[in-house]
Amino acid sequence: MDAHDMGKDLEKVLLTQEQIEDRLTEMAAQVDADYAGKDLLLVGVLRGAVMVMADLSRRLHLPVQMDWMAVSSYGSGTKSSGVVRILKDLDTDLHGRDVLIVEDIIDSGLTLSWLLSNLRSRGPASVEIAALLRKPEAAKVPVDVRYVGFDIPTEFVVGYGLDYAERYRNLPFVGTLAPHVYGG
Ligand SMILES: O=P(O)(O)OC[C@H]1O[C@H](OP(=O)(O)OP(=O)(O)O)[C@H](O)[C@@H]1O
Ligand code: HPA
Ligand SMILES: [Mg+2]
Repeated sequence: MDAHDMGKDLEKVLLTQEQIEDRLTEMAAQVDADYAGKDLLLVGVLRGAVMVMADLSRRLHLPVQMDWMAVSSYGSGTKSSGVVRILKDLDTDLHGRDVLIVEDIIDSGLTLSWLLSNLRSRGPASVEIAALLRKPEAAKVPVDVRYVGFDIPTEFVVGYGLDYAERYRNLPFVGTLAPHVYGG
């Protein structure tokens, strides 16, 4: 693969940069309203949520704190293994805190359902989820999400933080890959 020309690897653009940014502005306004007067902690899930965290948090007017967790359930492939591992834990004590988990995508739901119960066991005042993307038809477990950017079809997507084998995270939009990239 020519790492300098990601365009050749794409099949189609699902969400443009402008669509994503407009939706994040709406989501940020909701978060601002819902957490007014509260001391909100944003928890970003590395590595996929980096772009969403950066662009959502910059649209908030609330003075939030940010912390990061690294979990992995996908490895380098396109299917969830279902086994969630903590690669890096939070540095923040969640006791009594209002926590908003920031994620790029809810696919099978396995990562977030596991993370929700993990964080809820740490004594927070509240834990909610903001996810840019959700694949409703791919859900293996139900996940109660407070803020969703877009519901998308059950297709593997890349860009805006989402990777295939650690590539394409830096695309400024969300798209699908051409079959030749998967070896098709
Ligand atoms: O709903 P699920 O089926 O569990 O899938 C969603 C999770 O999978 C991806 O992360 P991944 O484990 O690939 O790590 P990454 O964020 O570093 O890419 C994505 O960023 C979500 O965290
Ligand atoms: O569609 C996806 N793309 C990239 N990473 C993912 N992790 C879960 N689903 C996806
Ligand atoms: Mg991934």
